[in-house]
Amino acid sequence: MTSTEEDACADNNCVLFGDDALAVPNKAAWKYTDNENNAEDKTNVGLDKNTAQNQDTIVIAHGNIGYSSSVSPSSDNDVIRDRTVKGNDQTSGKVAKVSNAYEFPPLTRIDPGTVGQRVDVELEDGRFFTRITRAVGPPIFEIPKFLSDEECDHIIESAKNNGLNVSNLFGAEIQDELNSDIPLAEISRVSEQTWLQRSHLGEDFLNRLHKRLARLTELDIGTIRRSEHVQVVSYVPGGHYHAHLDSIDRYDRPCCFQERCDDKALTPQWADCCRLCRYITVLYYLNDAEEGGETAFPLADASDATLAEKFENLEEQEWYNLSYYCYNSSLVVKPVRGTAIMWYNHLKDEQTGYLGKADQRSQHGGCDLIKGSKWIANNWISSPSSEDRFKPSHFYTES
Ligand SMILES: O=C(O)CCC(=O)C(=O)O
Ligand SMILES: [Fe+2]
Repeated sequence: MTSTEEDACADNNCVLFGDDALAVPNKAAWKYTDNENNAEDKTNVGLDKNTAQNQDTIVIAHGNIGYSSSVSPSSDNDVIRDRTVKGNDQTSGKVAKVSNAYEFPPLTRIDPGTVGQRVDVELEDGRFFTRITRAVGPPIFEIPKFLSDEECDHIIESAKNNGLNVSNLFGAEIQDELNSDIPLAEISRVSEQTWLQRSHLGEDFLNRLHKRLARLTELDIGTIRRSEHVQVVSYVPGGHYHAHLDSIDRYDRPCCFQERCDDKALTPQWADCCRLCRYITVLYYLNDAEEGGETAFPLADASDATLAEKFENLEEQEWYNLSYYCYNSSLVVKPVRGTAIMWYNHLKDEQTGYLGKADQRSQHGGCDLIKGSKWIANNWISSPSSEDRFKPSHFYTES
């Protein structure tokens, strides 16, 4: 082995394999799990140099030198996602998964300029859309005609076909509250919702939407694809969603949206133990609400002093109760079919370039619908913190 190869291994980009140094990009990100989902301490996992080109046979080197085993996929279905391969570990005989996760690139953030600023952006080749700044802290943009009438109808129809359920809030039994004599205005969320995956919306539809979103957010297409599925929400008169954050800092949770929690006992309320890490919300209005149903941002562009005041004696102020205080909000957006609004739920961590703290000024919600119906869809763009940037996304599973 040459000293160059030794140097290459020293910077963590290769695996010593006998006398050979195998080039392994992002070696730290390789992970080996057996069929019982135990992560094993086989840190030297890499591509077989003979098959490195097509990346479908994985070599597991047990220690720096010595023996190896390989995991080869038995069918195309065993190449799962994010360069994960499932197959038989020829040494242990176990079914194993070996993955070198996708690496999320650092975040971009669009400069909002000043309130009212209009910028024409080419979101499809030759097709320009207007991006209007509605707030700067956090940046909140409105994009009229982001979806065509046909696209809005397609999303509504897909949601109806899939069936909607009473929207829940983690930790709150909304259905019990709806069955009780608590006034509707005191219930934080009154709506129905469903999740639409690739199979519901269709491959072509989603690919086109993802490309438009990548251009709108100026994030790479991989980040968009690895984000959450589309959530459709429907309100009838009296329906609303009091002000909330779409994503919160929960540093007791060990990871961002990307991995599932294996220990359900520790997380009785949640299917996942990761926090949500929704960097951006893109909300689409799928129809015109006849009356009411605005989206309100009570703290948009609030000064530091106002922000501090708003959280003093919260129970007395109740600004978050949009059934009562919708029109006290600093920004109120009227639902217009096809319009998208987009905002940042988190700051960007300037040191790492990845997800920073949740931004309280992104508090928002849906005001009471007075007349007609209101259909919206949420497209949450998930992004990891710097430590989580190599982890595969558990939303990127469906082919
Ligand atoms: O209905 C709206 O306008 C807001 C909905 C919302 O904030 C949500 O679904 O998270
Ligand atoms: Fe929300």
